Amino acid sequence: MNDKLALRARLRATRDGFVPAGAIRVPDAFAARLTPGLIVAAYIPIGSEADPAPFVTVARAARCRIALPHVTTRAAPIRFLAWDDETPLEHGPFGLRQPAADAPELAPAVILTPLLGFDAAGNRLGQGAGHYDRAFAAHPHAWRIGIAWSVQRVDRLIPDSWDVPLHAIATESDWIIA
Ligand SMILES: Nc1nc2c(c(=O)[nH]1)N(C=O)[C@@H](CNc1ccc(C(=O)N[C@@H](CCC(=O)O)C(=O)O)cc1)CN2
Ligand SMILES: Nc1ncnc2c1ncn2[C@@H]1O[C@H](COP(=O)(O)OP(=O)(O)OP(=O)(O)O)[C@@H](O)[C@H]1O
Repeated sequence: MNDKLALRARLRATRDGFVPAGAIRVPDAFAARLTPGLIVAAYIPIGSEADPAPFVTVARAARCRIALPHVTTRAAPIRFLAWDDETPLEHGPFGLRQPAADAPELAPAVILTPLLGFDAAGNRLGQGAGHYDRAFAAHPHAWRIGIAWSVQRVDRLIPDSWDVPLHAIATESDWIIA
């Protein structure tokens, strides 16, 4: 546990200090999967997180529906709520911007996932609240894509029993299939 805390601190510092050469690249493999009405969960970045906005642009152009995570507390599971791009977002905990609590709840087919660290096998280190671990368990058939800067890659993360690996990770330089 202490190891995870130290690794989170180190990866946050690395991410804060990174000056990306460009935005996260959207691979052809992503666009190829999109169909009208498909539900794609994105997120609004906080701090130095990589921004999935290029994926959202491609998904909206393919007439997908976009959802965003809605958080109430650290302990409560997140829900994915519709984001139509016209209704203003509200301020939530942890400096997050999110849809109003009464926006329609959607079951995502694709989950664009924020993270602190990842490895080539798709293991992921998150904020430590288990929000995405629980979301992956609740939506086991979703396509789990990590969105990250290349410097967030580590050699190997030791997964916990509840960890569900990512299928792929997109960075500013690579598309890594786990
Ligand atoms: N942009 C974004 N949205 C997200 C997440 C995320 O990691 N990033 N989440 C992922 O689960 C969920 C929110 N859960 C969170 C749980 C804990 C903390 C947290 O402890 N934040 C630190 C500071 C983080 C930073 O600066 O990078 C803090 O408040 O001290 C943040 C979000 C859903 N939405
Ligand atoms: N499917 C689940 N159901 C209930 N609790 C879970 C589940 N998955 C993980 N948790 C709990 O979430 C907590 C945090 O897990 P962990 O440290 O792996 O978070 P993380 O993967 O780094 O962060 P996150 O998923 O929030 O981005 C753990 O205490 C774990 O017991």
